[in-house]
Amino acid sequence: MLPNWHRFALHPQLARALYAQRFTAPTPIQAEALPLTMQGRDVVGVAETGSGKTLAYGLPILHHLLTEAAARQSGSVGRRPVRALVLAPTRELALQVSLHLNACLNTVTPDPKAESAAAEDPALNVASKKSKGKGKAPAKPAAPPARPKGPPAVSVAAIVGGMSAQKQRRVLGRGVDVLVATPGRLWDIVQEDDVLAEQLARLRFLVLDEADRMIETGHFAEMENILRLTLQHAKEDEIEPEFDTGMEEKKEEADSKEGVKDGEMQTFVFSATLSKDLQRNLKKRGRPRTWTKNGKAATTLDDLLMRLDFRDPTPAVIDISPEGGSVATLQESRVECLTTDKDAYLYYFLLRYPGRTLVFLSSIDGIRRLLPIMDLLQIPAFPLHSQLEQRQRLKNLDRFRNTPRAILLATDVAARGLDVPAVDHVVHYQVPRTADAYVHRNGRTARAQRRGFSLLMCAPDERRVVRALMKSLGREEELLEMPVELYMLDKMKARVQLARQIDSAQHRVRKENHDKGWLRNTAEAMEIALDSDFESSEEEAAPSKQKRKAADAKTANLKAELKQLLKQPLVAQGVSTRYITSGSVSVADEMIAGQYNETMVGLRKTEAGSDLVRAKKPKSKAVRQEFEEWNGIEA
Ligand SMILES: Nc1ncnc2c1ncn2[C@@H]1O[C@H](COP(=O)(O)OP(=O)(O)OP(=O)(O)O)[C@@H](O)[C@H]1O
Repeated sequence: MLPNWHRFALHPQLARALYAQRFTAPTPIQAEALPLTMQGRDVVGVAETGSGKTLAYGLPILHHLLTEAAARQSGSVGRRPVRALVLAPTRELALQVSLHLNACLNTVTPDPKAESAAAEDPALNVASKKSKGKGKAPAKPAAPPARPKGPPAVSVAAIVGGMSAQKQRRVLGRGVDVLVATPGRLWDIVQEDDVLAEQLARLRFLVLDEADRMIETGHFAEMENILRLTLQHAKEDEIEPEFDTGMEEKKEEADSKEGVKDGEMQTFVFSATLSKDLQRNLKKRGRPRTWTKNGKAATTLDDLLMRLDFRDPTPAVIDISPEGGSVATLQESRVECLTTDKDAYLYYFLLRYPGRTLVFLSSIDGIRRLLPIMDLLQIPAFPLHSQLEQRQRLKNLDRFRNTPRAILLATDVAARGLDVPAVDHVVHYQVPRTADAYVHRNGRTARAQRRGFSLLMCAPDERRVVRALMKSLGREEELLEMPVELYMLDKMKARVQLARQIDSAQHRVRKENHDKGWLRNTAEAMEIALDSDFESSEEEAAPSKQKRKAADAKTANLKAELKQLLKQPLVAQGVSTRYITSGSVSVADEMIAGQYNETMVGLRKTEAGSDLVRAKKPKSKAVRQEFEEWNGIEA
C-alpha cells in the first residue's frame, strides 16, 4: 500500500493510519531515525522545525506497543502500566503530541472539531474515545475499515497542568500505555501515586521532546525528579567496584553491542536545536555512573542529558538540522523601525500581506497592550500566553487554526513544537533573546515543506542583539529587508495613533472604575464601613460629572474619527480612485486580473517575501555614531 514505508515493517494498523493521513513517504528525519529506533537504539534526533519529529519517535513506540498488545491478547486485567513516557515543555505541545499519536491509532482522519474537543478534555484524549468522535473519513483514499469496539489495544493520553487533576487521575486509573506529559503536572501526580512512580521505573520508552525548552520553562526540578524515577532499579543497586576485577572489560564488551538489551528502556531525545558540543559529548559518553555526580543538581541541558539513563552504550545522534538553523522553504526578512512605530509597521504588514500570522512578543504586558489596539483597528487577533486559563489558550489556538487570516499574539510559550498547519507568517515584534528562540519561533511557519515567511522587527537599540544573534547562527549575510511604502505607512500611523488615544482614554476609565470598585469590595468584605471622609475624598478625587461627560464625548469623537478613517480606502501614492484607469498605476488592469491588494488600492497583490530588498550598506562608522548619538542610542 505504501512502498516507501515497507522497509520499516510497521504494524499494519500504523500503515493504515499513515495511508489514511496521506503520509506517503517518511520525512528525512523519520527515514533516518526509524531504522535505528526500530532496532532498539537510543536516538538523539536534531532536525528542523516541522520536519516530522513526533512520528520519528512515535512510530517505533506505537509499533512496539501494538505488537506487544497483539501478543498479550485478552485476559489481562487490572491497571495497565505506562510503557512510554513523552515529556514535553508546554501544555499545548503535550496535547498536540498526544493527538498526533492518537491519529496514528485511529485509522479515521480526525475531525478538527472533535480534535479540539478532545484537546480540551484530555480524558477524551485516548484512542477508544476519539474513535467515537465524528471522525470524517477522507474522500480519497477510501475510508479504511472501522476499528473494533472495546478498549483500545494501545492508549495515549496527555497529563498537563491547567486541567482537572481528578479527571487525569481517572484516565491514569483506566490504564495508559503512552503518557504524554508536562513535567510539572506529572510530578504533582506522581508524588501521590506510588503505582505510577513504580511504573515510571519500568518504562520501555522515554522521550524528551524539545528537551532544551524544558529547562527554560522552569520545569527543571520536576523534570530532574521524574528522570530520576525512570532510572531503572537494577542500576541504582549496582555497586561500582573500586578495584579491577576484569569484569569491567567483559561489561564493556557487552556494552559495545549496539542498542538496548531486550526489554530495557529506550531513550529518545528530539529537538530542533541541540548544540554540536553536546552532541559530541553524548557520542563520547558512557552511561551515567551515579545520578548526583558531585552531589550537584543538573542545571543545564548538557548536565541533564549527560545524566539521562541511556541504556544504549552508543546513543545514535542524527543531526539533519540545516546550517544556520533555517528551513529551506522559509524566507526570512527584517524591517528597521523605531520602537514606537512597531504597531504601525505591524498593521502595515498585516494589511499588505494578509495571511495567518503569528506575532511573537517578549512580554504578556506587550500582548495586553497591543490586543485592544488591534481590536480597534478591526484586526482579528487572539492572545496566547501563560497567564490565560488553559481552556482559553486552547480556544484561541483553535480559532487561530481555523481562521485563515487570523492573528495570534503570543509569547514564547507558543514558540516551540506547536504544529498549526499553514501559518503563513511569523513576526518577531521584539527580537528574541536567544538564537534558539529565533529558530523555534520561525519554525511555526514553513512546516512540512510548505513555504513560510518571517519578519524580524528591529528597533535601533535591538541592532546589536540582532548582529549577535546572526553571528551565533553563523550567518554572514544580513537579513533581506521588507520594503515599506512610506506614504501608506503614514496612513497606518495616523490610524494607530487614534487607536492608541482611544485605548488610553478607555483604559483610564476602566482603571478608575476598577480602583473604586476594589476599595468598596474590599471594605465590604472586611466589613469596614467607609467613613464620610473617605466618601468625600473619593468625590474630590473623582472627576466631576461634567469632566467625565467631556472625556466621554472626546472618546466618542475619537472613535467616530477612527471609524471614518477605517472606512476610507487606503490608496497608494499616485493613484486616483476617481479614475482608476488613469494615474501612474493601472489599478483597473490589476483589479481585473485579480492582482490587486484588497485593502491597499493601487498596490499589487504580492506574497510576503517576494519583494525583499538587500539591506542598505551600513553607514560609515562616524556617521553611524553620530546618528546613534543623535537618536540617544547608547554607543
Ligand atoms: N511522513 C509524513 N508525511 C507528511 N506529513 C507528515 C509526515 N510526518 C509528519 N507529517 C506532518 O508534518 C507536520 C509536522 O510534524 P511534527 O509536528 O512532528 O514536526 P516537528 O519536527 O516535531 O516540529 P517542531 O520541531 O516544530 O516541533 C505535522 O502536521 C505532521 O502531521
